Amino acid sequence: MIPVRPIQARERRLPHQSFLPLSPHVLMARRPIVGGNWKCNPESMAKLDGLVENMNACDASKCDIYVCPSPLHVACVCSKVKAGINVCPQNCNFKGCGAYTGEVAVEQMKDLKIEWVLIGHSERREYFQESNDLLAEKMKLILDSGMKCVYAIGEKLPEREKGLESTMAVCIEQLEKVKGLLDPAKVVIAYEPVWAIGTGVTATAAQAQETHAEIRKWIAKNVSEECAAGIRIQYGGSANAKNAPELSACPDIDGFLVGGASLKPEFKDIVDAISSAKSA
Ligand SMILES: O=C(CO)COP(=O)(O)O
Repeated sequence: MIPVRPIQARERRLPHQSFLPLSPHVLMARRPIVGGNWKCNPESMAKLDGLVENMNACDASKCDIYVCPSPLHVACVCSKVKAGINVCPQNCNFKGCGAYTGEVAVEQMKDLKIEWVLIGHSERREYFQESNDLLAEKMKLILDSGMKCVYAIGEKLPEREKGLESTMAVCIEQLEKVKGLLDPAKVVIAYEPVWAIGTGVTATAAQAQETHAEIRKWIAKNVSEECAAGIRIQYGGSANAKNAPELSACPDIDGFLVGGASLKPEFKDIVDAISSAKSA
């Protein structure tokens, strides 16, 4: 089912900056979604409990929340998170179980009642040479197995410096091969400009909003208006408790994929920021 929240009559009259008309057909509010990507952290089991505590402190009543632990910690975190916090591995094998040394298969995730998988993170693309073809294969496998997928995209600094057109050229290239798989009920896009990841340099709210709106526009044209209106797009890249309120106020930002700040208690404040912005 597409995650929707009821539309208040008042919302229909708000000046909406999104390019899409608020026709009854697309009048579907997107439930906020925030993920915490712990990457290859923490270094010890002893520190895991503190991070799980940060997650369990979050209010999941108005927001979907997921956490991406490192593969070794996934099963343990599954047993420790409260109801409403989803565990979302950071990657999956491109095939099922079998002779794939070092990999984790979607069947093994499903066996742990895991529903979400993150793929396409820029660190996977950069350090592990994951191509758009491979990622399309992974997404198909995830969706075919009945699971849901967070798909990360984003440009590097030289492309951003050249402007929106070259930024979008990268995003489009990363979306092209999966466009036939995009489904608001099953896929979330995480727009993470690489230059903003782990740098402390966040995209401005205007930059993030403009890019999210362009991504939605491209989906409207190349998939469908319904898909564009319903699909959730998270922002990632030095998101924190301080910048989350302003970013949350942007109409096309539906949540965050958080790295560094997901290792801190402030993760909860990011969840609160988007939850209150979208239910205001
Ligand atoms: O890569 C990210 C989340 O996947 C973002 O990382 P930071 O929040 O540390 O910039």
